[in-house]
Amino acid sequence: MGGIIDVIDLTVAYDRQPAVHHVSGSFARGSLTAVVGPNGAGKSTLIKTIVGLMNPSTGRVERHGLGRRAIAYLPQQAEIDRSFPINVADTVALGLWNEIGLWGSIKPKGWKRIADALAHVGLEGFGHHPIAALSAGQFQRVLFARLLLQDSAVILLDEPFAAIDERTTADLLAIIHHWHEEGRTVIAVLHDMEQVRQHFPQTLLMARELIGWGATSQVLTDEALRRARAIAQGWTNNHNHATGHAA
Ligand SMILES: Nc1ncnc2c1ncn2[C@@H]1O[C@H](COP(=O)(O)OP(=O)(O)OP(=O)(O)O)[C@@H](O)[C@H]1O
Repeated sequence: MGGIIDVIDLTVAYDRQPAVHHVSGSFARGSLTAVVGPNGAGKSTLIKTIVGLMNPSTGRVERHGLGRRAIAYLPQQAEIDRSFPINVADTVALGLWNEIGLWGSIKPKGWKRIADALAHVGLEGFGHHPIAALSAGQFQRVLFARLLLQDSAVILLDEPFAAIDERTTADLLAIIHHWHEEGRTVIAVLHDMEQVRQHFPQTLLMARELIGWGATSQVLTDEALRRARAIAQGWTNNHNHATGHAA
């Protein structure tokens, strides 16, 4: 199909219930794409399958030889355990893991890059703070600093602005635009349609099945959003019918 990542008739299921259903399409190299759809539409499942954290039931994801290092992934904050006693600098340092390996040590140059990345996200001097003491917005900045060090060709973000304040969102959107200008491929799961219209040229709209994938202005029509909601509701009703739960 000719993208940097191609999704080919992809179905991914939990306990035989498909969360992603026969989705096909391509992420063009250097594209900036929002993945949108109602709750339970399969967005996170699609992202995890692209990263390689979940396996397709049928179909496949073609990564064209991109190695682990080439794909960076930011999970939803809710999936990250912040009780671990680690400080900000060491968290960002994990972004160098691909370069230095498990047992390698970070050279002064590496620590300088970590400090620079923290300054870039507006957290200069925060290196020694424990991550448990940060606000949600500050922690998201730390995770973006880590992505900066990872230096990956493809960056996947799962709801990067959920429960994040406006100021932080604006700063992190600027970093996403910068990645786009550098020619990286960025894919983000988002819920705010205005934000998508303003900042994301491409949109993938799904309700387990694909509703639309292309230029945001063409995909995000009222009609398509209504269709996505109706189809998602249909899946829920079917599931409840099959399991005997009330809708
Ligand atoms: N670990 C799991 N085990 C069983 N079912 C799951 C699991 N994770 C997700 N699902 C189901 O798969 C479907 C798709 O979930 P997914 O998280 O991919 O959707 P989403 O579009 O990211 O939703 P949201 O916008 O609410 O985050 C949902 O019906 C969900 O309940």
